[in-house]
Amino acid sequence: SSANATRVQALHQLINQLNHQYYDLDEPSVPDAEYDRLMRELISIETAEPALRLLDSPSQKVGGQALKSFSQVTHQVPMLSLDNVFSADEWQAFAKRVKDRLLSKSTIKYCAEPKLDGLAVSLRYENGFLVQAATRGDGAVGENITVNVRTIKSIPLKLTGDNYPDILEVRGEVFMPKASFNALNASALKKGEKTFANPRNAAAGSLRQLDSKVAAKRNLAFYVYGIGYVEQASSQTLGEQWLENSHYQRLCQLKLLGLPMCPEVKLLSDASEVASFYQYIMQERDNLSYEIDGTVFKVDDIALQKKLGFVARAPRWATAYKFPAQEETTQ
Ligand SMILES: NC(=O)n1nc(-c2ccco2)nc1N
Repeated sequence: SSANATRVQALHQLINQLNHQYYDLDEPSVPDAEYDRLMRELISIETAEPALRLLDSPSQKVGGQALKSFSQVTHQVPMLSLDNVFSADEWQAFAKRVKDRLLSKSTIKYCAEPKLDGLAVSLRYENGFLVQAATRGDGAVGENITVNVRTIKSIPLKLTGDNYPDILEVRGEVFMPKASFNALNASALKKGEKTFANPRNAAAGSLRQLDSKVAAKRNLAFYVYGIGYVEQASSQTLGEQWLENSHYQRLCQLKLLGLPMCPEVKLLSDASEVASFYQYIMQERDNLSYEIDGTVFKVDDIALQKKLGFVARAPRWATAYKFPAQEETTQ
């Protein structure tokens, strides 16, 4: 009924505002009982009239029916895993290979990011709505964990504004903040339930819950760190930021769409700043609200990434041994 449709809109606004007050400002403005009453009213209208249950309804954040198993998702753009370096020398060797491969004379800008110790996931937004979330899996095929990811408070069910492509896949890390991890283990101990060894296991265990109501209570968080598949109708015009040839600028664009971005991410003007960023993050590590296991440095220029990406995809086990270039025969 139109009365229900109007009421649903009012409840969306009210509950979203209360969520903002509670989760972002940490200053709840109504007692939990009042919040629960509003949520129950919204869920009952949506149950009575499923057409009124919108993809970005706040009711979707509290989880729904438990699943029996997760379906599989094939990543249109494979989810890469990262090679590691463990010393300044190994870093130098990496940076040298990059420079040599790019035959570049100019300095190469790097985007520096803390390496979050959680679970890599891919989020798929269609017309701005979160329609699918999947684990990395083996990089090509992952598990469909959409119902659990939708309960993560910092992940928008609907992107902000309209400056986004028809289809946008983003990659990022789902993690459990240290405080949530300590609280979860403390309460598990009290209830004689199993505790988790570390926040990474706790995040993985929470995302693998077949009952999304359990996942909804795990206070998981998310930071975006990359882009996967993008598709846009040629007619649609996107803001210039989407055409930016900079990984860092694209992350900032994703932040404008409502996707959380790690506040420590920094654009370095050249490789000489890498060591100081690495030292800075190492000394800050214990003060961060989330666990990390290092730092990540990415060539910021997208065009250069594509070039390097090509070489990286070449088999490491084979090489062509070519004859010297022949003089062009003049016909
Ligand atoms: N774990 C983490 O924080 N990651 N992981 C990547 C990544 C993985 C593949 C490409 O980029 N980037 C960041 N910040």
